Amino acid sequence: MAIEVQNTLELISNIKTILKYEILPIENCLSRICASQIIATSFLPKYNNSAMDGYAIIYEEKKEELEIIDTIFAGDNNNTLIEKNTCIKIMTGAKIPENTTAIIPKEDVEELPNNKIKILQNIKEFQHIRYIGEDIKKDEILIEEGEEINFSKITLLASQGISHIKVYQKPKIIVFSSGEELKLHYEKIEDYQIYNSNTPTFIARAKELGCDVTFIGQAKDTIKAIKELITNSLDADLIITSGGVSVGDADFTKEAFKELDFETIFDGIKIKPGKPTVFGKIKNSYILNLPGNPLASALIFELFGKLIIQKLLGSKNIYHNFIFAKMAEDFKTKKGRITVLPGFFDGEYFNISQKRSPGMVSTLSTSNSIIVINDDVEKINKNSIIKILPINWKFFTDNKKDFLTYE
Ligand SMILES: Nc1nc2c(c(=O)[nH]1)N[C@H]1C(S)=C(S)[C@@H](COP(=O)(O)OP(=O)(O)OC[C@H]3O[C@@H](n4cnc5c(N)ncnc54)[C@H](O)[C@@H]3O)O[C@H]1N2
Ligand code: MOO
Repeated sequence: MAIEVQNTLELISNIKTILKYEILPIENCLSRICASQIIATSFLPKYNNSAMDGYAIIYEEKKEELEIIDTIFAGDNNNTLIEKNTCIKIMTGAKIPENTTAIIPKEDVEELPNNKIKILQNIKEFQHIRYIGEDIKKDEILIEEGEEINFSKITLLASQGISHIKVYQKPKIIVFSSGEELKLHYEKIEDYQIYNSNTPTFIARAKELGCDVTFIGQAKDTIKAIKELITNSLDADLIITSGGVSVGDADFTKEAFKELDFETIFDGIKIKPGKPTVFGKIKNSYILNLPGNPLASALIFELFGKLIIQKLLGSKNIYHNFIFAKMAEDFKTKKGRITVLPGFFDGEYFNISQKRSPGMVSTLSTSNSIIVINDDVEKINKNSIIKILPINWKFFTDNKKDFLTYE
């Protein structure tokens, strides 16, 4: 029996996962999930240093002519102190003398012929000093367990001299398809046959989402053939298949599951499209059987499959986030079932795709987000505020926009 969308989300957020970890050099950790909390081992900056090329002075002496008594470069271990009516020439990033109370940029002083300087500008006490720990404090949490490693986490790790970290292993995903009418894109087809577009879609999408993906072929429409592919996949964390679950005479996937002691987590979701979605488990492998209809299966994957993958990756972010947008046009629908609608968000307005019949394949290539409308909605007015769920975002556009923020 089909279950409510909220229950589906709840069941997915509660699935038990056996997460395995490995130690990797940080350069190889992009898109991986951190498997332990990372604590800062040192202060950043490690010592008080200069933010400018210039002169370290004692603030009270700003009006005096100051003799240059030393020069400190970044990386020098120089412990000279500033003496009365003197200054020390200093480079950006260099450790400042302990008694420095201001740094004067080079361009704000007049260099006098007698190895002295005169300050030309009004200055503030403590200006241009970068203090120890103002960026990162020793022992502060840098990365939480379950956070994704991206370029900015690599910045943190490298700045601390952390070369290797513990990350979760990529979940192993196995994809296969059933449906004898389907042929792979590199096969020759007859006019009455169909290319299998779902399988390459899931392979690509699971890879994009950070999984280790294996394709093991296409089952013939017999229980035996489907069982063989499933048995061959039981080392996977997740098996993704599509098709063969509705009520047609050639829909054998469910029968095959039954014979392999499939534990059902849910069988059917009260959603449009994609109702005949099945999720369950055989031994330690989860199985997501998506509807055969290409758009239905891709949308269900975005809404639910992606969250299953977030769990299997070890991510702590296992819920959808959304962005408020405005509806581009009036929209009317039949109430009764929660509905997923693909479309395009241009930065302000969301345009529902005109092509959205569940069997279509072209829709998502021109969509960048989805909206999920409640079962009691009959109309959404133009300009009303809606919640969009991004699909796969690199947010650029082919039309030049003024992206500056004004008052
Ligand atoms: N009498 C009923 N018929 C159908 C019902 C129903 O409730 N009663 N539900 C419809 C809905 S909704 C869906 S969705 C489909 C689900 O069917 P299956 O998941 O069993 O999938 P198939 O029957 O194998 O195929 C459906 C459709 O999708 C195409 N397909 C399948 N696999 C792929 C693939 N890998 N790549 C591209 N296209 C694929 C297939 O050719 C069919 O056109 O059932 C409805 N029928
Ligand atoms: O609900 Mo089916 O999954 O429309 O395409």
